[in-house]
Amino acid sequence: MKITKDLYQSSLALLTDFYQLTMAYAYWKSGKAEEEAVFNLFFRKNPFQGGFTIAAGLDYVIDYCRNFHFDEQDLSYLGQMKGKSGEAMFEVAFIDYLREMRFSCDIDAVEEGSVIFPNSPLIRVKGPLIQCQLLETPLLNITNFQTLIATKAARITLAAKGEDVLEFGLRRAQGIDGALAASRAAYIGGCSATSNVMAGKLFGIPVSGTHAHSWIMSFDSEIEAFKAYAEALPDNCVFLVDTYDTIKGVEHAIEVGKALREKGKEMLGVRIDSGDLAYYSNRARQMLDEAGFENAKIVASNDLDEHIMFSLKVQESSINVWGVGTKLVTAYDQPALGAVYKLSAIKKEGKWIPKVKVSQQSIKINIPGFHNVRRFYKNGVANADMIFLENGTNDKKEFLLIDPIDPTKRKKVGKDWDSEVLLKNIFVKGEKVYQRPDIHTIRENTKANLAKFDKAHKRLVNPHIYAVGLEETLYNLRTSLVLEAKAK
Ligand SMILES: Nc1ncnc2c1ncn2[C@@H]1O[C@H](COP(=O)(O)OP(=O)(O)OP(=O)(O)O)[C@@H](O)[C@H]1O
Ligand SMILES: O=P(O)(O)OC[C@H]1O[C@H](OP(=O)(O)OP(=O)(O)O)[C@H](O)[C@@H]1O
Ligand SMILES: O=C(O)c1cccnc1
Repeated sequence: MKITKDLYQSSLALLTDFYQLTMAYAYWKSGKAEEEAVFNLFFRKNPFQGGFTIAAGLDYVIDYCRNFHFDEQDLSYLGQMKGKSGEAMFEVAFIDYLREMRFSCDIDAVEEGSVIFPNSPLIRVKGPLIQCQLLETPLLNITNFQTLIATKAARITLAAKGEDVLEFGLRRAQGIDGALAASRAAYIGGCSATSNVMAGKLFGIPVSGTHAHSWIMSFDSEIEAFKAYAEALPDNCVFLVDTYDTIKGVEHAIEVGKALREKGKEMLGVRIDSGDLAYYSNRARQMLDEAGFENAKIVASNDLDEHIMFSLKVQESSINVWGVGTKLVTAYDQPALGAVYKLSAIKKEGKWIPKVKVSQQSIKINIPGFHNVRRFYKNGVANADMIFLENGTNDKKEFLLIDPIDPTKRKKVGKDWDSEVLLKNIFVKGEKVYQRPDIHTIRENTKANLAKFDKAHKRLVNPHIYAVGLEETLYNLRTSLVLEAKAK
């Protein structure tokens, strides 16, 4: 997050919606600011019509929370805000209160690179109501985007079936923050490298790149351009072969590849950026093999996404490195994840009171109480996720899971099955207790976590829905709270 801080030259406390501050003020005025509350961040639908989602962004969330404070510039900006009548929007005593505010919440969250599903908490925040509220917007901003891009990258890397995917999105990304966060999330999701040099420097992601058509066009001929490039960068020769005629381009690459070899260097491959990528990659493969360049890679780019890649695999193309930009970093077919952040309990006179927001649409009724998720495995394969009350009866022999939207969908899981709890302690009373894995470990974890799921859930189109249910006690609590609220 260093970059964001450097860019805006201040704390990031004002990176929030104004209504969070109006509520914060009103909580403070009405003496509720320090009441303890629990909020959960979750989403309602897997993106891209897919069957899974990959969590990302926690590292930024941790930095945001650790740095959470209002600096003097923030406070003077808030202090000069005026209401309609011309009077100060916020009393001086409130500005002083914000000056002293320090992050003191408990945060539990699923780790980056975890496979997650709709309705389960991704982040749980417990602490003073005013702090929980102020965190809503930044937590959603960070998590929604990085989770979305990590998921898109995971789909794209699944379509590449183990071959390298290079993220080329910087030039088409949504601004500077969008590009940097996207490069980071794309790596978490499974990309092998980025073209974004600043992301490489900031996050330690491998950086890679070929060359553009402009390089070729700056010379009188393609062969001259390849030769000059080989002279300058003999260890980085991936020749872009489609500026004039792709077949001739491959012939020129082979010629320069042979000269390189005489100097003890090896051409890494060719890149094709237009035309029928199946046809040209197969022709290029045949020509490269016949010339003794069996190890030369064929990189393809040009508006690729997981569906085109899937099709190119079906067509038995010879592409073995995939350059993907626009459709990855802009999450082209679904530009937002839509995660939400809802109050699920509040403490009154020392007792936690679970809360639900009743809605006409049952999908919008949140899950009340202080809850967590347990993932059950059967023979090493993820079988179902159980959302349960942490303070409920959790010593049953077998648990009944009930679908939160359709209560006729039910499933039983045994207490003795292998299982793991997904929300991990990140902060306790504002102190970080979580050891962050490095970005390479997170990327490996994504791969290992996805491998624990049946391929039916990973299909790009019409995936089999993975079971996520409310433990019976929690289901009953939610139902009774909804009925109570409707009777009011
Ligand atoms: N064999 C193929 N099967 C499916 N999709 C393909 C195949 N070959 C290329 N594509 C995709 O089809 C689209 C082609 O778009 P477009 O017609 O703009 O490319 P082009 O003909 O190479 O022109 P340009 O030079 O403007 O990029 C790209 O998204 C590309 O990835
Ligand atoms: O297609 P994407 O997935 O976004 O991948 C990145 C694209 O960016 C470059 O093209 P450039 O900016 O020169 O434009 P072009 O697509 O017209 O070649 C590159 O040659 C790829 O085509
Ligand atoms: O290195 C490349 O080939 C590259 C980088 C950015 C965008 N398109 C291609």
